[in-house]
Amino acid sequence: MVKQTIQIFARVKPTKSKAALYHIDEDGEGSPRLTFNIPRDIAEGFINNKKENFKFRFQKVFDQNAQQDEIFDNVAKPVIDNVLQGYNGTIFAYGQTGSGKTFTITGGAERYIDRGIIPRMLSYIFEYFEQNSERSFTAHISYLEIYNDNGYDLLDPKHEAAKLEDLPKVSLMEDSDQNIHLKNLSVHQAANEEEALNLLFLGDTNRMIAETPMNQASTRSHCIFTVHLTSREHGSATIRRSKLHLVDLAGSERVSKTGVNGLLLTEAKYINLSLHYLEQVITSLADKNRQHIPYRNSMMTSVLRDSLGGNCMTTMIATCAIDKRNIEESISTCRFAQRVAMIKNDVQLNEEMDPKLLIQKLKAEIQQLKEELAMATGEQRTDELTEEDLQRCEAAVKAYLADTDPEAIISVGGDMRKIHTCFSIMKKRVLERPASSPRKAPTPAPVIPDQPAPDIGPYSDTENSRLKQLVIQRDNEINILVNMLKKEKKRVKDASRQLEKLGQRPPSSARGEGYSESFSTTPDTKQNGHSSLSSTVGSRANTGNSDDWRRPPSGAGISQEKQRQRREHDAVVKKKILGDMSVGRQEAFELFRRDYEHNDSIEENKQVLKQRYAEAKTLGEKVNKVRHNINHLKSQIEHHRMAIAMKGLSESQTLEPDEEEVKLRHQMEAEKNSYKETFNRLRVLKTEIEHLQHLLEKAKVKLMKDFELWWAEQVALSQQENQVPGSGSTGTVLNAWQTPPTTMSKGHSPSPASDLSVPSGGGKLGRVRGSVAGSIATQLRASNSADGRLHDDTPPQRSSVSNTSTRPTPSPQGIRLTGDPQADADIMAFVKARQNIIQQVQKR
Ligand SMILES: Nc1ncnc2c1ncn2[C@@H]1O[C@H](COP(=O)(O)OP(=O)(O)OP(=O)(O)O)[C@@H](O)[C@H]1O
Repeated sequence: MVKQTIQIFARVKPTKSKAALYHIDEDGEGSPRLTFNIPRDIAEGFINNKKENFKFRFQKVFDQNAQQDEIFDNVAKPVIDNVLQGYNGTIFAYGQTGSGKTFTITGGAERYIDRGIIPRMLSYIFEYFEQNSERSFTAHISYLEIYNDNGYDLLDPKHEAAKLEDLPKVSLMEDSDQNIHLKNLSVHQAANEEEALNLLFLGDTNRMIAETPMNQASTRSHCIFTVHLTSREHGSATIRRSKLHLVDLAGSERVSKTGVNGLLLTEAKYINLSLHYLEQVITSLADKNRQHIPYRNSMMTSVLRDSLGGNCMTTMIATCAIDKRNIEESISTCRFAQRVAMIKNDVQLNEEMDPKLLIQKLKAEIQQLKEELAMATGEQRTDELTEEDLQRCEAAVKAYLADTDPEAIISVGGDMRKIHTCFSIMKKRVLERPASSPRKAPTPAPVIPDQPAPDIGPYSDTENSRLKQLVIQRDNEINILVNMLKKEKKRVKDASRQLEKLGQRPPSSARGEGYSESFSTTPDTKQNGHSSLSSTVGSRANTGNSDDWRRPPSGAGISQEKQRQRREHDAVVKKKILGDMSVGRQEAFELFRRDYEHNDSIEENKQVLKQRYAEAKTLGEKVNKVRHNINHLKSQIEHHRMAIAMKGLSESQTLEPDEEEVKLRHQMEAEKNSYKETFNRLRVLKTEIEHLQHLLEKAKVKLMKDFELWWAEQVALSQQENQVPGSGSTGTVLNAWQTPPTTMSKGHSPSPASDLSVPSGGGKLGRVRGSVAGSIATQLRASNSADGRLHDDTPPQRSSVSNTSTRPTPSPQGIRLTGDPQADADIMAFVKARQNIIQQVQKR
């Protein structure tokens, strides 16, 4: 058992703020240190008017420009390496909302390069499995979300979760040894990286779909992605089992600061409570005199029990946002990290015997002990041997007789029954042997002068006739071979003549050997898997369908069946989120989508995906070409060798490879290297394509969710308007969207309902809604006033407006959207233009 303290790292989230409120340096002992420099004004306002510098020591501090691969190499790899050896590991991210926990653990939602620890870890472990074939590995995956102290299974295969409560609920169970078990949490085997990534994507999608305005999952819940590994050396009965938890905790900000109320407050309390319990556990663990560690207070601490003070190598990443308003929370995060760093875990290798093999081994041991006991006490067993025992004796005798070693022994233990059985088997064999007939004197062989007479022993008649038969057989074989060679020689001659006619150089006469050896490692032994990859990539790229990002191409290496499943899944997700959209709502959706704040990154990803498809197509073609070249060279070498063999028959040449063959072999070696290299690049590209597709799918789900939230807000607003006596619908609309944005600046939160987001950093929901909503709302409301059809969820608006000064020109009643996108766009543009004129008039 090894004692190891929890490792702590800090990561500073990039900020646009120029104020240098922190710096990174080393303390007197050379340990990396993060220092917050608080100007007095903030210090007085928030923290402690006496102190201006807060210093925290970490294993390493990652500054704003740290890339995801750097985090992976420094933070995650050491833990994963240990997990692969059979130790448990946990990596958890702690920090306030928006400080980059999800970005670090799972990855950014926009770029492939931003993928986080989980997808990188999956690539890493499956590559490790491939490279360490002396052990066999299996990986199982589970993905748990804890929200309001309830657990939910994110890998629900039914894909039908519309809200968190639809997901299977996971509960805690404790066995008599006080081990925690998670009831109802599904665990899925992943045979390769692709399957594992699909599980991650499924969990992420479920996580996103299950978000509701009241539950922005990643902000208000804890997520634990776990890989369960088992490994065994081939032929060994010892199994190693280890677990790796990757934990994305809920935002750590304090309730008082979040300014939430109602249901949100309840949630915030739960979150704070569970983080508070986490803190309690950590404080208790750090206190040497504490007997009781309050793990059971919350589900999260119960699940992470081993990771905190137990049998686990644990690492924490403290994520810090360092702009002015977040500095206080970042200091609390670092304080928390310092306490965590005091915890010592007892780490041990999780090795055990395979239960089945263990039972077998114990049975054999019992048997042996019984026999030894019988020998020692002189009490011989008299019961019959079992069929299995008899077979074992039979096999032992057979092996003994077959062993040419004169020292060989037969070992059946001390059981006299078995010893007797072995003797009787041997006796039976001796008696069964045909009595050998007296050997006749051999016919003397003709003596060749100057040669010693061959030492021919006496042979029986039967043996003589057998040998004669053999000679005849061999004669026949030789004749056949000579005929074949003649035919081949003729073919080569014909071919040479033809080549000469065509002006090409006939294959030179030389010979070589060992080509079959060199082919044993040619890539086309793996041809099946490879060609399917390259050809699928090619065909996918040919379809070139990636323009329509709403139906992202399913891509390289993905079977049609999988594509179909994906489409079905998409349809279910869309239906769950948007239901059966009315025409008006669909139009609103289209508008919302057009001006969506994340459109740039979506477009960018579409472009990157397109490029990757093109690259994959080129690489796929190259792989096919190189494979073709290899096959061609292979047959060239074969023919060449055949020709040499023909010549060799008549001219008795040496077996050394000639210049021509050496040249061909070199060429083939180069092609094989090129094949391997191209194929590896294609494989990496395939992972990237899959990831990009997932990002696009995620963006799609997010767009739909954002639209749904925005739509709900619009409905709520309209209802409010209609409840205000004397308020004209259009007039109220204009009040609500007093300054309808003309440009779509990100981060503008147009509606009061967006206060649902946590102020510090905005939370997921805060980030979700941009001013796009405002802009579209304006357009839609304008068009609503023009066309009541858009109000499918909203109660009809009043036509009479009390405040005539704010009332626009009466809506052009009777204008209907046509269904023709161009005509509809014109109508909308007209309505919008009119709205603008009204606003200008109002301003004057
Ligand atoms: N190191 C970083 N580099 C670039 N972008 C980042 C980084 N860290 C965070 N972000 C971005 O900041 C935003 C918030 O990050 P993220 O969602 O990871 O925060 P979080 O701590 O998980 O918040 P929550 O508690 O709400 O889940 C995201 O848009 C993310 O892409």
